[in-house]
Amino acid sequence: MSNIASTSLRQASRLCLKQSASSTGLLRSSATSKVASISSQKISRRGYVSETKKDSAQISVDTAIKADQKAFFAETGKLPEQHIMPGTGIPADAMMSPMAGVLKQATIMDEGQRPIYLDMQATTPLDPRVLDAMMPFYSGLYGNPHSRTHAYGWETDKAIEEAREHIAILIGADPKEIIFTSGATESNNMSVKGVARFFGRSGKKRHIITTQTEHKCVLDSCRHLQDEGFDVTYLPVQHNGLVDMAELEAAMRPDTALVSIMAVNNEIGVIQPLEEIGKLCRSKKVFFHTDGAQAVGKIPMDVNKMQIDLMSISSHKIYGPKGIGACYVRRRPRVRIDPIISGGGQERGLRSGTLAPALVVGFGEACRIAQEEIAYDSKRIKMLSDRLLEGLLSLEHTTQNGSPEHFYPGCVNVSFAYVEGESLLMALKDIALSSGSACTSASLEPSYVLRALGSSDDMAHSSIRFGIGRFTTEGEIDYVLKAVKQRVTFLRELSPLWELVQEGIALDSIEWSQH
Ligand SMILES: Cc1ncc(COP(=O)(O)O)c(C=O)c1O
Ligand code: FES
Repeated sequence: MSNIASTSLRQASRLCLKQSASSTGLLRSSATSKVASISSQKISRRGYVSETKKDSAQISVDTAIKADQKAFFAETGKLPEQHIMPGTGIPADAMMSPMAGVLKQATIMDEGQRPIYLDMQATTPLDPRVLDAMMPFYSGLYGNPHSRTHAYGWETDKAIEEAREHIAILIGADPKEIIFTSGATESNNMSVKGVARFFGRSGKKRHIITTQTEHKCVLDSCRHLQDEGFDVTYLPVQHNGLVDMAELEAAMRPDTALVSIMAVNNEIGVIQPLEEIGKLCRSKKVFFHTDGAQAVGKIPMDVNKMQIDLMSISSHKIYGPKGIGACYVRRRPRVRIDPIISGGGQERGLRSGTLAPALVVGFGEACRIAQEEIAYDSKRIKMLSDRLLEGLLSLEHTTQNGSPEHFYPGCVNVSFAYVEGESLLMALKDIALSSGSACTSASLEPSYVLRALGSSDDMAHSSIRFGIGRFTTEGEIDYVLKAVKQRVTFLRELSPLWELVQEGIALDSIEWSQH
């Protein structure tokens, strides 16, 4: 794709998304593609021609038509082989052709009134450019990428290898070190269990170090390893959420096989000192795995500079499709892992199973865009984050959770003292938010991450996570600030504790009687 095309498309898609976020806080995504247009009569209640249509149609074609076919196409206006698309009666090359007209429609998927979306750590909306890149693989380009005997296989295989390259570039790796998985959960399982089982077999390396604030899938993988007889150290973190390097070093033992510490925390956004951890691990000849689900594409990540041996990546956290991710597995010095899924030996024998080309291509495109726009996105998100934080912290008895210096600005976690987080979430129904992991679980336990930071149960219960992303607008932040201020004030006025605080009574001086 040319720079000009990509720049105008970027501007157009931003514009398009911004326009679709209505004054009521409605966020809808728009997408352009030939197949979306074909099916638009069926799926859209309200047709809409987007400003991105021309550029993105062109880009779909660029992605779909392989380089070796391009010359033939340029000369003849046809793809080398003529195929009728099953069920459509349309020749495959006509579907791929910019002249065919079927690409030149765009649809806004009208899903009705929706809250403002500020839950970017849970997932992100699909970038319309990503959907555009994926669509040909849901229609004409349906070959099994592992088929070696015909063009159907070759063309999807080629697209997969291009995607692998985009992912590798984003993290400074070699494409051969990228193993596709179903997402970061699988990559975390694969890394933690895989290294432990491979190196634990000899009986010499049966210890793993992780932290108490990891994602549940890392913690649970460690629990399973404990059942298999491995020893696990769950390191505490400091009050600001960061690992204490001296404690990490002290926890290392001659039988330590792996250190698994996440890059950016999904609840509080703190960024761990990855370079320091990598250096320490390398000096002790211990493998370093990091869960990069919330980091890759959002902060600069370089596996060589940071001496990372394994890294989990998720596509849907960076405006790519759900159900796809990758595991970076270092080749030099080589990291060995026991595969969790065995079978046909795909992905260097580390993860068997037929790859989903559409998902892989979408993930690759999401990484390519992230790489291209990381500086721009970071600047915008930081600006919105500063505005949000300043407004929220101007409310009395409000504090930010986690290190205010070392955190990803797109993840703002704030405690509103004397307000129950659950009640605040209910009062903010017009904004899609989360309190981290706590209120999403059936247990209603306060967040284990905030507890690990030493927060009291009360503070953990009164915390809300605000997730800002590529398509968040200033108008949305202003709306959120106004709504939060209004409703926190309202809820506090209902609270007897707040009344005592207003009267100047120190709550910790009160002796509460039990009834
Ligand atoms: C830090 C972290 N690790 C892992 C995951 C799981 O990722 P996936 O949904 O790709 O399995 C998430 C997402 O919830 C996450 O935030
Ligand atoms: S804030 Fe989640 S249970 Fe109270």
